[in-house]
Amino acid sequence: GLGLTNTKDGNFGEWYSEVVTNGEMIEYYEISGCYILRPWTMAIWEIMQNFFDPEIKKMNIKTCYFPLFVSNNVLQKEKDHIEGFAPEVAWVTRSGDSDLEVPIAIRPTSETVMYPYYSKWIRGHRDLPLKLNQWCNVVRWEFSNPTPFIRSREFLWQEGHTAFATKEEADTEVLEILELYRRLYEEYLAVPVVKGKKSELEKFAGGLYTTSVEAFIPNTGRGVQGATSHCLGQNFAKMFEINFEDEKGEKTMVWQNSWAYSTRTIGVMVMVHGDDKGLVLPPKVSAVQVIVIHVPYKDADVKEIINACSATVKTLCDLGIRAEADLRENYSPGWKYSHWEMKGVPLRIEIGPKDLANNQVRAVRRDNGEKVDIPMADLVDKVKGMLDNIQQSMFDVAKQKRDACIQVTRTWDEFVEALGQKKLILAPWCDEEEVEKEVKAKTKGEIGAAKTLCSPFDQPELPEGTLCFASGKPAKKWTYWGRSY
Ligand SMILES: O=C1CCCN[C@@H]1CCCn1cnc2ccccc2c1=O
Repeated sequence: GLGLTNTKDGNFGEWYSEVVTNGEMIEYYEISGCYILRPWTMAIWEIMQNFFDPEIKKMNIKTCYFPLFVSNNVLQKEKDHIEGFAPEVAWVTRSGDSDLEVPIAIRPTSETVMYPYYSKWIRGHRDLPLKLNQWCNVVRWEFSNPTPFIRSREFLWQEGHTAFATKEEADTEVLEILELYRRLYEEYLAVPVVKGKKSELEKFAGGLYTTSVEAFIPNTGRGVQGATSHCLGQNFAKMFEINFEDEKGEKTMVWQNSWAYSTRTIGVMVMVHGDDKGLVLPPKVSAVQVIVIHVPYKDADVKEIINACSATVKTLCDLGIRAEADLRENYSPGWKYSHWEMKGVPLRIEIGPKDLANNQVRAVRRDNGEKVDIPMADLVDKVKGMLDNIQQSMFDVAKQKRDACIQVTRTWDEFVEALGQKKLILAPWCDEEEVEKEVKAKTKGEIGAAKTLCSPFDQPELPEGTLCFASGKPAKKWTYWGRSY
């Protein structure tokens, strides 16, 4: 039948898999960890891209495209950080029935692909800043349980790679990009995120520091890294000899950033907003914002009703609202209601003989099921208002739910208890890596260990004498902890 066989609270993993499939976002593919992204997904991806790309273009970041393939020696160049990732690198070893002389890697990320050419292109300070971004796929042959959008062996992302003459310029851009990521989540996906800095242990090992937007899934009590913006310092400049002659003729290494968001964003949105009837899409990112359905009645003039539906769609489309009509004869209104609810369309408009007679339509909100009768004359204003209200309300509800999961803990016992209650933990920490490793070791279990998610830029008051929840040493910063994806 049309309905889901799993509930969100009953079996989250199965529920999620059903929702992305029945919502026609994903089709499972014959190769494990790979998924088919159907139009319902790509429409969301494109809407996000149509926000993000113009924003980075305003920052004079240009689009490029580098090859998918990475030579072995250049990949090994950044040995210190690559070793941790080596098992995830996919290799091409043959073409046709003959082996390749030297295996070629498929890009898991493009630092090593791009930076030899950054070295070639950057000579003088007039070549700076060099700011490029590419929209592409990357491959990471992970073995931990694959999850559509959240953890897949191939995914789509944008990766920005920028080089500056000074650290100040790099530091500034890191935060400008992070703000765009916050806007993507909070203004488009209606998902609340925390901006913060990763710990030394959790940061990108090849960089200087990592900032991120962190989301949280109340149902599983897991944090999820939403997007990252790294300052690489001069580490890669040193490795790849990317330097320039400054005004004084001194040879200086560039300061670099790299930053990305991926199709993981879409999975986070599904997990946060979905319910037991399927997807619930924020209007801003839904391919169809309003679906108009005719309700035929035994001897009523169905043609007149259908005409009213088509006219309603046209009126809404003419004002920039993404509206469609489902006038299929061979499906009942009830079937259509379930179908479009499963796909998460934010607003349904029903038009039957009674509505026609009263010169009104019946609007039904997907997020909270509220039904409203709207006079035809007020249609556009009311619908625009409802869509804006749905967008804001979805964010507010998600934020309220996320905030309800936040638990401040000051002792180890409180921490362990909160972890068991699937909380997003905010705790004072001494900022010592050994302590972080110990927390990981002590909380290790079937469902994963607790880790630091980020230290929020927006730090609560840390009174003198506050002690670290884990070590009892003087606390240095408030940090979010939790299990994660
Ligand atoms: O996050 C970003 C933002 C975009 C550009 N890359 C950085 C850092 C990527 C870190 N990373 C992540 N998985 C990997 C997997 C295999 C090899 C290398 C890597 C690797 O370097």
